[in-house]
Amino acid sequence: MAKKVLVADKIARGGIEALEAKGFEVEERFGMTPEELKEVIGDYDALIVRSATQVTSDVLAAGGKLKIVGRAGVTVDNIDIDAATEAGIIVCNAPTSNIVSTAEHTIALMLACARHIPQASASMKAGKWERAGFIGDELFGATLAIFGLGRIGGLVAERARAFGMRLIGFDPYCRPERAEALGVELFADMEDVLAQADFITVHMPKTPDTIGMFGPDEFAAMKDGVVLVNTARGGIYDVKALADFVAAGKIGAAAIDMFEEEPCLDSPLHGFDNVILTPRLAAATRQARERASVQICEDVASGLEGSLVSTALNLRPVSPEAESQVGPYVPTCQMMGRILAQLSSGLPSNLTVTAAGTLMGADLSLLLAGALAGILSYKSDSVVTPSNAEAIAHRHGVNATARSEYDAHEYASLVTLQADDLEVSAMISGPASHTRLVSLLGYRLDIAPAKHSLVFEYGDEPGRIGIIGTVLGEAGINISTMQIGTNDREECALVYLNVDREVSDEVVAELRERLGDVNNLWRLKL
Ligand SMILES: NC(=O)c1ccc[n+]([C@@H]2O[C@H](COP(=O)([O-])OP(=O)(O)OC[C@H]3O[C@@H](n4cnc5c(N)ncnc54)[C@H](O)[C@@H]3O)[C@@H](O)[C@H]2O)c1
Ligand SMILES: O=C(O)[C@H](O)COP(=O)(O)O
Repeated sequence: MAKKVLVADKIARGGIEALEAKGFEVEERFGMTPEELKEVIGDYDALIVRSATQVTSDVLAAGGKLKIVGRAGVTVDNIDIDAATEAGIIVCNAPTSNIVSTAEHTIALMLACARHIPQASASMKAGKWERAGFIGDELFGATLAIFGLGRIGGLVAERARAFGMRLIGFDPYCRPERAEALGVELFADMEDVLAQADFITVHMPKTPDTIGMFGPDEFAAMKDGVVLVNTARGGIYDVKALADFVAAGKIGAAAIDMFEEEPCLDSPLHGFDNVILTPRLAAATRQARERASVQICEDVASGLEGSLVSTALNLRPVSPEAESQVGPYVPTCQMMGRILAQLSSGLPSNLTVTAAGTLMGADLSLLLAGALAGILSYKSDSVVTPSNAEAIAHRHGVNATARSEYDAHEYASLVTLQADDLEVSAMISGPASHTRLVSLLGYRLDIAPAKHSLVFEYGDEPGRIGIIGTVLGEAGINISTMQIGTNDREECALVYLNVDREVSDEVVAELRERLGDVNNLWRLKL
């Protein structure tokens, strides 16, 4: 059955079409309250939201098969990330989707403030022709202070430099080399920055340090007539104090795009002509919406397919190098984990992941998490994903380790999972990164596992394959691929059969009876 994705806030079509092309069933239902969402979320494998839908702990607890929540944008205040982590649900966002739009909106607000554009437009529309009252200031030569020199702060710096502004900045976590490359003179003391700036813009996250970071003392320390812009988060400027300093004429103009409570229909700033308010529009461009939709839908698809989610917020961060080196093997490890789980009766006491060849020296923690997620998804009643697999394994007393070695035999790279005395190895081949099992329980193989398989281990005698073919044929089951595994002992054989559908208990019983002394017969579902 196709996996189901619920889109609870409107996103651009691009991502939705990509999800549908991959075979996911996408439903769009907007404007739900947390109670309404709680009622329906149990039907879905993934949820995509923007900032309007509240993804509360209750909603997450009701998401019985929910694997991933995607935020088609940057801020995730509306998602209870701790509750998601506890429930093994991945939360991801699209952190770069709207940074250019936000930087451009910041510059637009600075220019609108400096040249009184909204006020002049309103005056003309009121039937007036006033020019003297709207004399503005150039950005050229003015000093811009940027608080927060991350992604958006950096883009604002690049754009402001093109206007010929002098750039100063405050960001305790910014490396001096980055500030230098951006052409920003970095100061360690906020006071020094406040005293010099003609324009101030903030691009910081909302943290205990940044909430209320600009209050009466900071406004008093600024130059007379300063222009303030906030496209970052509500609450960084103390709005009440800001209104007082605007009223007193100390602050020349302000432009605010994000508010502590949204929608913001009234505030102490609403009455001022020289304050521009935009209703969270910094990211609202067609390009950013399209990017956010495509990026988040790609990540949601990866999460549902068991691959790495590079923008996951509740997984440990993965470097691009680690992602490109081991990323393709994460679903492989999950799949091998699922195979071992179905070959054994209980949870292993020890699990070792060994990565060889080109994987030598790589960060293997992702492979370990993938392998554990595969095993535990069959053996634990918790929802298991690579994000919570290690914690759940620890709780179940599984001792899991990963190691790498040079020798990958005849392969470029190879991963082996050993769960107590059961072992499986796989490699990845071809541009589509197909997994091929190359050994199972000590038998050499070369087969791409399918969704449904049967694995037999029996004394190697002629005629047995014929019996299997006959029984399956009589049951109307098609064999799509078959491999006979060999080992050096020769007295036993392992047969791995991919079949086109689930094999019933009756057919398995019939196979056992007709084959006689079968050592093992496993039915696998991947
Ligand atoms: N208006 C919108 O629609 C919109 C859209 C996207 C992002 N945003 C917001 O913009 C802000 C910046 O986003 P980003 O992608 O550039 O984030 P980022 O993480 O790339 O950069 C944030 C920067 O702030 C710095 N910082 C952290 N604490 C600080 C402090 N106390 N003082 C000074 N600097 C501090 C960090 O070192 C970092 O360099 C975020 O708050 C984000 O939520 C708003
Ligand atoms: O946080 C963001 O990404 C922007 O503010 C956009 O929010 P929105 O998706 O609710 O418009």
